[in-house]
Amino acid sequence: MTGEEELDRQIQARMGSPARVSMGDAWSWQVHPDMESERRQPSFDVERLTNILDGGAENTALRRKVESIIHSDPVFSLKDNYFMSQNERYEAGVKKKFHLHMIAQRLGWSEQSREFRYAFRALTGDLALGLHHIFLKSLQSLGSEEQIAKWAPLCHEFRIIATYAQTELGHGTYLQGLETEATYDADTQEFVMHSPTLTATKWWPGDLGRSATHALVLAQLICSGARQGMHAFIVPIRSLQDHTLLPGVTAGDIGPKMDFEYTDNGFLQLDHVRIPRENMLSRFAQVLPDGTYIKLGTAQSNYLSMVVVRVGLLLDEINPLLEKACVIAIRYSVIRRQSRLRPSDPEAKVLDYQTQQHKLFPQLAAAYAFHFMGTSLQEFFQESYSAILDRDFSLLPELHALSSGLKAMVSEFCTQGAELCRRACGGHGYSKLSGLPSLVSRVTASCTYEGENTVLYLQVARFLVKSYLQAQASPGSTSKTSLPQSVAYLTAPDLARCPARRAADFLHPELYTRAWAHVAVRLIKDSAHHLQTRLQSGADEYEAWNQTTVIHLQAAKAHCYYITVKGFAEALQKLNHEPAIQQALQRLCDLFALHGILSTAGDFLHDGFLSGAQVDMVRSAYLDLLFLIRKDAISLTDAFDFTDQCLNSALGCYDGNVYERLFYWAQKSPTNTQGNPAYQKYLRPLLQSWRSKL
Ligand SMILES: CCCCCCCCCCCCC/C=C/C(=O)SCCNC(=O)CCNC(=O)[C@H](O)C(C)(C)COP(=O)(O)OP(=O)(O)OC[C@H]1O[C@@H](n2cnc3c(N)ncnc32)[C@H](O)[C@@H]1OP(=O)(O)O
Ligand SMILES: Cc1cc2nc3c(=O)[nH]c(=O)nc-3n(C[C@H](O)[C@H](O)[C@H](O)COP(=O)(O)OP(=O)(O)OC[C@H]3O[C@@H](n4cnc5c(N)ncnc54)[C@H](O)[C@@H]3O)c2cc1C
Repeated sequence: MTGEEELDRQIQARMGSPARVSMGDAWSWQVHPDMESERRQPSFDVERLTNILDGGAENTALRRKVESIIHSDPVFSLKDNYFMSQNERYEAGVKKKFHLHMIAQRLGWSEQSREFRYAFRALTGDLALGLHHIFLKSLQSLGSEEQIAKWAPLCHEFRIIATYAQTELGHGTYLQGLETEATYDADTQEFVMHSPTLTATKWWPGDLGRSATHALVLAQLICSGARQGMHAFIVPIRSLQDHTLLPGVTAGDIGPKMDFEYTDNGFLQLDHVRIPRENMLSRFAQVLPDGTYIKLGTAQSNYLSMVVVRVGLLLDEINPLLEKACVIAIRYSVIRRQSRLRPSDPEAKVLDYQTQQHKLFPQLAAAYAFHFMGTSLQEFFQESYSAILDRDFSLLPELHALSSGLKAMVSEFCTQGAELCRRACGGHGYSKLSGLPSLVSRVTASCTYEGENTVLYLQVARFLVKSYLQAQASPGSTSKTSLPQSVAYLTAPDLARCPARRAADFLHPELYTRAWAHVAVRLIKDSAHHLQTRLQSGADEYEAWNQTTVIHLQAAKAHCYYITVKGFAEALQKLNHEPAIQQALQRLCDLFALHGILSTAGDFLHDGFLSGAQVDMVRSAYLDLLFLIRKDAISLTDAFDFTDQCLNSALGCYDGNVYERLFYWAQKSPTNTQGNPAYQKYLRPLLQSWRSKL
């Protein structure tokens, strides 16, 4: 059998049966009986749910084909990751990216193809040059057609390596405060790129420290003496011949970080570096040869690439980290036995403890909620993006608010959720070999990059206050009827009291969606009124805003929760041709909504919308759901269909052979195989220094 035939056989084997025993260890061909019993009578077809999550059976097949290609190639092995230094991880990340590019070229996968997304997923994002991808997205949103035609092929073919250099030492959030200057020189038709101060140093851009040859530098445009705000410029920084820094460029790595070791996040200083006029991305603004500035978009048009990237990262980067944490922790929890439920029973699987379910199932529910919400955000993005590129900005404020709010919410919940999953695995969750610490440290970054979360929530709040004031416009006015769809509920009839009479009433999506709408509207109203009160008491608009931001934050979070509950419930309504799957997911949707109510019960009790007795009903419905979800827990995690290689976890493999794998992986640790120089140098002298006295 040729290598290719063998590969085909493996692919067929994986596609034909859902068996995912794939680590190649001797024991992995036998599924642990405690895991097997979990899968014996699934209440729904797991494969069908996987197809739904993938957006169709063809996508599942394609994804598995890509995974087989990746996992059958030793270069892509993640096995040694937990034992590598920062330098080694960087080199391995670049090696994998290089190798992936070779395969992609051979098989015709472009950087933006589904195949590439699936390869990224299979490699758990453990690749250098991720910012090259973000550069491409920025080029496509901010560049003119000619600029895209020139630069995109250079990127695709890796004739250049590019990064997105926006954040500076002194400013990340406040883009109007960026200090890097791009001054137009009409005599030479060039921009002079300059970092005038230490704080103007670009700081953080990925792939900048040691890899990139080009940077998309976001700088203040100065044209005929006038400052025109932040614009994007393509600046060559390293020689394409020998990779040395070009004249006027100072760059390097910013040093050790909490994670992202395979990425060389870097710094960049520019000392009067000249670039041609054509290197300013000019979809939304142009500088004519004589220095005339022509604005084609709005003041925030050059912020568009952040919207694009925020939307993309939700499903490709952030939510999968929580999904994986859930898979690992829930699988481990059916193998781990600790204590007894009754003295006469055998030791119980820890997942049978209600408190363990209470830790893990809300995280699983959130991961599903964000999957469906992320998918519907993608759809809205597809609808609006081409119009925005054609300079129709009518849907941009809503897209900006939705993408900011969901980026903030998803990253916040995924970070908390992954950490809860880690702790739910007890001591073994603290071992890197569990895979959980890396998931936690990696997802934590998402609360900061692409917009710090508080700042993003405040952008949502700004949109909500505006929409609320618009909703207050006199009845029948046109502005009232044209509220963006995601805030149309601000004008919908509201209930003063929740009509629920028993716990089961809280299992109606209509009821809990209205409850969330009620709380969100109340908090939005409250924040707008506080703002008004501050203004009336003499504060100027900026002071008044700052004095109400804690309330705005609360309102923005409630709005995002409402949007997610509503989006999840609507997505499930469309699954009525799959009643068993619909039922299993409906329980997760109910749990997500009710867990949120219980976590912020004060907001629901505040104006008497819920009574204390009704909160008790919510709790009782919630506890019943934990019990019902328990029997589907493994199937629901299997449906994400992560391969064992991609989970790279001693605790989370499909076969459940946790202890064998943990023991075996620890043996392979270099600390156990490379001798102990500290013994010769210190321990022996220490031990022997006492000998004479014994
Ligand atoms: C499949 C493969 C995948 C591979 C992927 C690779 C994976 C790699 C892993 C992750 C790598 C991480 C990479 C990270 C990169 C970065 O972090 S890049 C840097 C990102 N930086 C930010 O996000 C900065 C955040 N700051 C801002 O967004 C803005 O400055 C601000 C907070 C919005 C404030 O700006 P300001 O100019 O002060 O605006 P305001 O006065 O507040 O608002 C004015 C109006 O502008 C509207 N607005 C603001 N932003 C936008 C926008 N983006 N789009 C549209 N409109 C916007 C705002 O709503 C206001 O409108 P009005 O109310 O109508 O006035
Ligand atoms: C792993 C990682 C990768 C990154 N990659 C890149 C990259 O490739 N390219 C790039 O350009 N950048 C990158 N960044 C930088 C990142 O985008 C910024 O760090 C981020 O936008 C936050 O900005 P900041 O660091 O200035 O935080 P700050 O804005 O200084 O935040 C500090 C605190 O101030 C608060 N704050 C700030 N402004 C306000 C306000 N107006 N109202 C209320 N509170 C406020 C924040 O809430 C926060 O609590 C990366 C960062 C990380 C961690």
